Amino acid sequence: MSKKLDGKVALITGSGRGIGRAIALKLAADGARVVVNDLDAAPAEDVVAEIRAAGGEAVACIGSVSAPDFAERFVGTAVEHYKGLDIIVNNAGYTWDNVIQKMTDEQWYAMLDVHLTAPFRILRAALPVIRSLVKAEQESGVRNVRKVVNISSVAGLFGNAGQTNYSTAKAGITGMTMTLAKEWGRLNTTVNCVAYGFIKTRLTEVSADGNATANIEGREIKVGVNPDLMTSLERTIPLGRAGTPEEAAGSVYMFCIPEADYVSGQTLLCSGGLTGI
Ligand SMILES: NC(=O)c1ccc[n+]([C@@H]2O[C@H](COP(=O)([O-])OP(=O)(O)OC[C@H]3O[C@@H](n4cnc5c(N)ncnc54)[C@H](O)[C@@H]3O)[C@@H](O)[C@H]2O)c1
Ligand SMILES: CC(C)C1=CC=C(C(=O)O)[C@@H](O)[C@H]1O
Repeated sequence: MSKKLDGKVALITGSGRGIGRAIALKLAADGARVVVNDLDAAPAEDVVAEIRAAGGEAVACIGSVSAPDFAERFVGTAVEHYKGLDIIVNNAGYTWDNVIQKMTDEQWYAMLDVHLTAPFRILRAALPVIRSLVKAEQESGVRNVRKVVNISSVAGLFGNAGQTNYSTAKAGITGMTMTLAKEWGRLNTTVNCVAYGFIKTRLTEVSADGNATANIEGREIKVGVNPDLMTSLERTIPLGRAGTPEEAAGSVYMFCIPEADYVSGQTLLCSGGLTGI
């Protein structure tokens, strides 16, 4: 039986864990060939192995999306391995919080780099490839709608105390989404965004004392939310709980399937009904 994403080539940043991993598995299960990226090699290779074990196709492209040469390498991996590029999901990211008076320039730029500059560079690097693929498709009468899905947050839509850097970057990606939807319509490419509320991943998972850290790009960054805060946050969500990575992946999938071919420039809130924080 044919699948909705059969043969599509999907590039997903930060897909070694959490939401990105769930997106990679979901798109691959529906026939997409996936370029799995992560900073950390081991989880990325595990996702590739999981996709292959299920009969799908995937290849890893390890490294930080913030590295200046990353975008060309990422797009090049798709072209080299699969000779195509149909879906790009700009998902990689993390939070590095502080109130503005304590926030360093390093913290500020780290968030802009990973959530805003990296998607910009990836999409800029993808453009010539997409243009030549579209030209060939038009010449042979093939209709193909490409998809870009960027990832934002309730923090980008409504603000969140302690996240000036992150919320600014996540608000910025919604602007990039609307502008590229206008620039890339002529390339038969839709550009949309999913803004998440609270999804249970390493970023938000309950940490017993609220002091868990992860090594991200060589820095020990605080991750997780303390249990009391998580309980009170969950009470504010109309559905009464945080979402799962699989539920989060569903919203990205919705933009990728043919039923959404005429939807572009939109930001979809995937938050269990939460409409502010
Ligand atoms: N979890 C939530 O509640 C939530 C809410 C709103 C938005 N988001 C966004 O969703 C996206 C995914 O987050 P998650 O919750 O799955 O987090 P996660 O920590 O579980 O997974 C993120 C993955 O991205 C990778 N990554 C981080 N920086 C990277 C870099 N510079 N280059 C390549 N890979 C990098 C990490 O190694 C990790 O594997 C992020 O953009 C995040 O801001 C998450
Ligand atoms: C409020 C806190 C738990 C929070 C808000 C927004 C997030 C996001 O990723 O968009 C979370 O990581 C978290 O910091």
